[in-house]
Amino acid sequence: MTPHIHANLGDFAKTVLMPGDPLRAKFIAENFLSDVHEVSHVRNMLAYTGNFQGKPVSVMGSGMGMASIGIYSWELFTHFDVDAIIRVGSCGAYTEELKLFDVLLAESAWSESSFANTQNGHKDPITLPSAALNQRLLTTANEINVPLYQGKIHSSDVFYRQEENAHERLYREHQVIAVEMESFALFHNAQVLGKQAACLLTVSDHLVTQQAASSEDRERAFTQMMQVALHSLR
Ligand SMILES: O=P(O)(O)O[C@H]1O[C@H](CO)[C@@H](O)[C@H]1O
Ligand SMILES: O=c1cc[nH]c(=O)[nH]1
Repeated sequence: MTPHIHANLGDFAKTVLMPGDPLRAKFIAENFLSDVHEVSHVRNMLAYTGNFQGKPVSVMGSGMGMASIGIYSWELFTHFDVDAIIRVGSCGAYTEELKLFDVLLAESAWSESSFANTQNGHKDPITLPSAALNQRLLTTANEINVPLYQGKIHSSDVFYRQEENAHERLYREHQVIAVEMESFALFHNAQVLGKQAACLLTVSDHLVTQQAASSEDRERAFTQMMQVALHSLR
């Protein structure tokens, strides 16, 4: 048991899927897993463990932002014997190369965040996912015919910026193709603890075209991303 997760050792599977939204965690548990049960609900950050095609897997919300996923991923890795966390999130596209509902796999996460520097003095503004886990996700996506876009993503501490069209500058200066708010910290924690992390994202907003997914579309489109994460367990 930790301050933020009330569960016992053994309650979590070795791999945890982590959407930001705890209700998306509930949706995944109810729609994709069998023999599923809730393992923690502290602060309503719902967590479940079940099976996907006979393979044990857990799913838990991370909350929004690096401070939040920093806490949950650290506790899962250090107290619950979790080996791998696959973030399954939404993102905003910075380039017209990406279309609404495209699924992408983060090759790296660039950030202005002080998270890694504060955590252990890591000064590089880029953190990396596990190469082996990324390869497994790519192979799986290929097997189940889900096109995966790959690139460097922007992990931002700020959703509402004062600067107008900041995405144009960020894309030009840092070659970041989409924005989300957690992966930089997740990758950092995994690296520090010798664990595995990866991030799959679905484009829910387009900062260039101003398109945004409806709630029904989000549910349908997110299914592809979940299938890649879940089938990669095999
Ligand atoms: O859909 P999730 O996984 O929450 O991810 C994205 O959505 C939230 C912002 O709306 C941030 O958490 C961002 O990273
Ligand atoms: O962080 C995020 C996530 C989705 N859409 C955005 O515009 N930003």
